[in-house]
Formats: sequence, structure tokens, C-alpha cells
Amino acid sequence: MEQVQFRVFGMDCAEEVTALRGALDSLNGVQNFGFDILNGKMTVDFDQSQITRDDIGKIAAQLTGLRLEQWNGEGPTGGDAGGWTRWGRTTMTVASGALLAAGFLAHTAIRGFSSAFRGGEEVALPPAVKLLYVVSAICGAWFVAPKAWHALRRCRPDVNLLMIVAVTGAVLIGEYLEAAMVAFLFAVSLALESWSIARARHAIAALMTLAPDTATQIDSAGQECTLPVADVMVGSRLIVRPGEKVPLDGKVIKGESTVNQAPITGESLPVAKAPGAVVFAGTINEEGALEIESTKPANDTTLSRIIRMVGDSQSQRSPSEQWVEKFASYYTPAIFATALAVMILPPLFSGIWGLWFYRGLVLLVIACPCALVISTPVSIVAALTSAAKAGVLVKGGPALEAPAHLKAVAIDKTGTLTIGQPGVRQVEALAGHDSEDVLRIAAAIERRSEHPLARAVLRAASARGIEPAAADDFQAIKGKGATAKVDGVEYWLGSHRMLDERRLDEGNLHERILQVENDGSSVIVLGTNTLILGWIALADSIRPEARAAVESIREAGVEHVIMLTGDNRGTGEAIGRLAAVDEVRTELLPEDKVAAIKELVAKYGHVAMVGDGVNDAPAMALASLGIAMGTVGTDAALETADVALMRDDLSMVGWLIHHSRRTLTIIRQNIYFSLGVKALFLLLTMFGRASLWAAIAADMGASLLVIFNGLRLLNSSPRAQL
Ligand SMILES: Nc1ncnc2c1ncn2[C@@H]1O[C@H](COP(=O)(O)OP(=O)(O)OP(=O)(O)O)[C@@H](O)[C@H]1O
Ligand SMILES: [Zn+2]
Repeated sequence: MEQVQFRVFGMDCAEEVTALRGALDSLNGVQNFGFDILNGKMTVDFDQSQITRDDIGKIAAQLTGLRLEQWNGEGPTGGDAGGWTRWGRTTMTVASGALLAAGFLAHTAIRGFSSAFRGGEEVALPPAVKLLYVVSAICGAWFVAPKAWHALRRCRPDVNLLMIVAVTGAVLIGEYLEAAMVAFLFAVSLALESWSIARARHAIAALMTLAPDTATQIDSAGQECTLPVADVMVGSRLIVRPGEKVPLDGKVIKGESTVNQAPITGESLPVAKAPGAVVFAGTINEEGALEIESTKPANDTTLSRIIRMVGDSQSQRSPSEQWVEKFASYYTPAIFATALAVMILPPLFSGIWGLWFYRGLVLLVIACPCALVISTPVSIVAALTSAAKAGVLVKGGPALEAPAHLKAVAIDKTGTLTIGQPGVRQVEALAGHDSEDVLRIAAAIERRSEHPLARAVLRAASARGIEPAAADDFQAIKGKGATAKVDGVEYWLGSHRMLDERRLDEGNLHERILQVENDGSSVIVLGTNTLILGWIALADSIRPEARAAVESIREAGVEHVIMLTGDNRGTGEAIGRLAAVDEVRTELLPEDKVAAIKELVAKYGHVAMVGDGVNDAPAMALASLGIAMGTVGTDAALETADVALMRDDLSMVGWLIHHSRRTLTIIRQNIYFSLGVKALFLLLTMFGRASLWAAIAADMGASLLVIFNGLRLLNSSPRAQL
């Protein structure tokens, strides 16, 4: 399988996506395809032995009438249909409106205002007025006609075809004013759609302009030079002056300052940076100069990943989008058929053609699902963008809608409910050893481990000036501890459970450790095959916002909040009590966590797992929604989770649920409203009370309202919500 990307020009309505989808469905050897309306991008997986890249592009273009170009992913996207298309559309719409106005003025001057609308007398209109109306209709339909033609060839009636038929029909029965009106208003609503997409597109482009184009590099001779960020090699030394933006991800090597990380984390409080700290491209250096060493190339910085993900998230359609598209795919042909029936059947019996033909045309206009179809993706994009701005990276429509349905949330303890930086509280040596020895051997083993407890042991050792010994044969035992050889002796180091499994003579050690654990410390024990050297007690502190965050999750409608941890029962329950979770499960091995999630999913259906995304990846994958926290800079978490919280703030989970609810509410409002308008006009038409121009005006009004309603989601800041 190979993958190819295309830049698609003028793809700014769900109509075009449907057309492209239909075209690709008809090809052999083409499998998955994704569309990114926002960036005018189409991605296709295909089998080389059956079809070539060129053919895919050519055939898709032929079948849809869209312009496609193969794309290597660089340079401008096809999103902004620049030049003639945009300019021409505007000109034609304005011309259509002007001619319509001129015609209408002449019309009322001759016939009087009220009769102009009454219709029926147009046959007697002066040819000049008719001509104005007809040319206005042609201008309005100019960019619609080619699309309608392609829809006709594919035998799939779409909105464009409906409009052209309605306009032509109106001209045929002498309703010139209405023909012009329908064409003009439809052109306006198309312009509106592409404007609203552009608006959402620019919100993302605004993220993109966050990173500077150039960086100031210092060479080995100490000379400064400015060069494009794309040319900076990983490992280069860069200067970031006060007030400047950090050009690339890197590590501080000299200087101290505070950095505003809001562009990435959405968090407005500046963060202090000193040598050793990590800085991110796009963040703003405040008062001190920093010298940094770049750690990522320009196209792989955290910011560029975020931007790419927000862009890609478009290609995964949310459940509501799928529903709307499915609905429209039945609705439009159904009304189309009804319209034909109305035009033909009653006249067969009554012999009155003109009246029923007109009603049929009104039905055609009502069949246009534009408002319905456009409002959902606009709402989703707006919601995804505002979430990204708040430091909540949601990967796609499905992940955006899922939080609203959550019934249970499982939260990992370490690093999620707690800060994740335990400190050594106590080092105890048993008979015949001293605590220095215990720490020295423990540090030797932990030097090879990535566990937060391991890092705490190393910190404690170095704080006491203890040089760790050398260790061989290190082996991590997941969820329990590790074993290694130090100075030729085989040691084990790990949890209370590991101690119990060793069945060594422990005296009253078991009771003593239990006591320490019940006071809220994690205990790790060091021993050999025959004896126990000592133990170390460590404690982590709970996040200050944990309790309020858990409350906000429950308040958002989640029934059950549960804490999962590999840590001992005493500590787990102490933290669970402080955070006020509904249930605590302790001493879980990684596979126990997976089993717990499985059980929760069976019981509650919609379950989220909040974790650090590294140790908890399997549990997160199994949950309905995986939320990774504290992910700035951890690439793995960014890739695996459905939602990544760029800021170390558990309360964003509650915000996410609210945000998701709000998005769904707005989408539903839009669906009900636009269907309501359709239903109203269906009724009016049945009673002969609807006119063509009123139907199209209502449709356009509805589109406007739902688009604005959807764009409101662009401004949902976390502060306003909580
Ligand atoms: N490298 C290690 N050194 C010492 N003890 C360890 C190590 N790895 C695991 N343990 C022991 O195993 C226990 C469970 O570890 P695990 O990694 O499953 O949970 P955790 O990350 O501490 O907590 P949580 O499940 O809340 O994230 C720890 O509390 C500790 O006692
Ligand atoms: Zn025990």
C-alpha cells in the first residue's frame, strides 16, 4: 500500500467531499481516504499494482470537476482557492445582486411594488426587465452550473443540481424575478460557506504563525548569525533575547528567565526556566536572555505536531457529522423525487400545470440541505480549535464528542492525581547494614530505571553525596520493581508485594511497613536472595487542584470517578480520600489496570482513562477515551492518546466534558433549527402558501444562523466555563 496526498482546490463544502468520496469509491485498488476540508487536502491509500497516483488524481478530477494537484505536504495547501475562483465568485455574486436590484427597480416602476411580488403577470414584462433578471440568474448560477453538470453525470442529484433545475424551471414558467432571486441568494449562501470555512481555517493558521521563521545561532567561534529555522541543525546553540519567541524546541544551557507557554499549554502564568529546563518553539521569552541547544528540527517541534494534529483531526468525522451526511444523502433525493411527483401527478388529474410546477420548484429549493450539512463541520472545527488554544489537544471529531457521553472516569494516581515527583522521606537499614549502603545500592539499580520512584532515589542519593555503585544485569519487573547485580551480588528492589513474594524471614518488618504506608508513603524494599538490607519510604504530594477537579468531573455528569494505582493500599486510599474519588483500586499490575478498564467499560459503556500516557498506554487504548496528561514534550503520549492535556492541570478534564457537551448542544440546536425551517416550508408549500424566493431566503437565513451559532465555539475559554 502506498499513500498519496492531493491539494484540492475549492473544496469548501461537504458537497465536494461527498462527490470525491463517490468518485474514489468507484476506483479499484483505492482503500482509505481522508479529507481535510480546512486545508483542502485529500489523502488516499492505494495499491500500486492496481492504479497509479496520476490516475487517481486524473479520474477524481474528471468525475467531480474539481482541480486536484499531487502534493508532497509542503508549501501552501489547496485550502484557499485563490485567484480567479474566489475573486470570480465574489464578482459574479455582486453582479447577480446588482442586476437583480436593477431589474426589480424597473419592475416596480412599471407594475408597482406589490404586484412585482404577486407574480403571474411577468409574461407581460418589458423584454429589458426580463433580460436583467435572466442575466442576474446566469451570474448567480455561474459557478454552480459546472458542479450541477457533474452531479447529473454521476446521477446523484445534489444541491447544485437542485438549484439549477429550480432556476431554469422558474424561467420556463415565466417567474423571472424568482429565478434571479433564487440564483442570487444561493450564490450568497455559497460565499457564506466558504467564508465560514475560511474563518475556521484562519483560526488554525493563527496557531501556525506562532513560531518564528528565523533563529539566531551562535557558532563555535561565538559569532551570531540569523538563519531560517528550517536550516538549524539539531544540537545548535541559539540565543533567545527577552521578548523574543523561542524558535525551536530545546534545552536551556545558559541564562535564566520566565517563559510564557500559553501558545502551547493555554496557561497564561509564565514558567521559570533555568539551565536544564526544556523550552518549546512558539513560546515567548519574557525578561532574561536564554541560550538554548535545539533538540528538534523545525518540522518536528511540539508546536508543529500540534498544528499537524489539529489539521489531521479534520479527516476523522465525528458521529454527528456522519449522521448529518447520511441523513442528507437520503433527504435530498427523497425531496427531489417528491418534487418531481408534485410537478407531474396532480396535473395529470387536474390538468392545471403551472401551479403544481411552481410548488414542485419550491420543494426543490427546500430539498437543499446546506444549512444542515455545513453547520456541523464548522462547529466541530471551531470547537477543536478553541480546545487547542486552551491547551487541550483533541484528536478528531469522535474524540471531541466522546467526553459528553462519559459515565465513568478512571484516573491514574501517580503524575495525574499526584504531582508525580515523589521525595524520599526515610531510609531505614536493618541489622548489620547502614542506610548509606542501602541508598548506594538502591541508586545503583535505579540508575537504569525510568520510574518516578527511581528518579527520587537518585536525587536523594546525590543530595547526600552518595556515589551510586555500578550495576549489571538490570531487569525491570513491571508494577513491582527491579533486580540487578551490584558488586557481584544479586539484589532485588521493589514493592511490599515483592517482599511478600520473596518469603524471607521478615520479623516485624511487615507491620512496620504497613504503618508507614498507611501514613501515605510508598515503600520500596531492598534485599538479596537470603536477607533484607533495608527499605526506603517515599511520598508524593497530591495536586492542589485534584479535589476540585474530581468534583467538576462529577458535576459534569460523570457517575463514577475511580482511581487506579500500582501503589500500596495505604497510600492509595489516603490519596483517594483527599481527592474524594468514588472508588480506589490499589496494588494493580499494568494488566490489572487493563482488566479494570474492561470491567468499567462493560458496566458503564463510556469510560475515560486519564493517565500519563506512557505506562498506561494499554489501559488508555482500551478505554472509550484516552486522556494523557502532562504531555508537553512526551511524544509517545501525544501520539497514543485521544486527548492530550498540554497543561499539567487535572481540571481541564472537567472543562473538556463541558466543552464537548456545549459542542453537541450547538450541533443539535443547528440540526433541529434547520430541519424545523424545512418542515415549516414543507407545510407552507402543501397549503400553497410558500414562494420560491421565501424558501431560498429562509434557507440562507438558516445557514447564516447555524454558521454563526457554530462559530461561537471558537470563543469558549476555560475560564468562562469553570
Ligand atoms: N523502578 C522501581 N523501583 C522501585 N520500586 C518500583 C519500581 N517500579 C515499580 N516499583 C514498585 O511497584 C509499585 C507499583 O509500580 P507501578 O509503576 O505499577 O505504579 P506507580 O507508577 O508507582 O503508580 P500508578 O499506578 O499510580 O502510576 C510501586 O509503588 C513501587 O513500590
Ligand atoms: Zn508484607
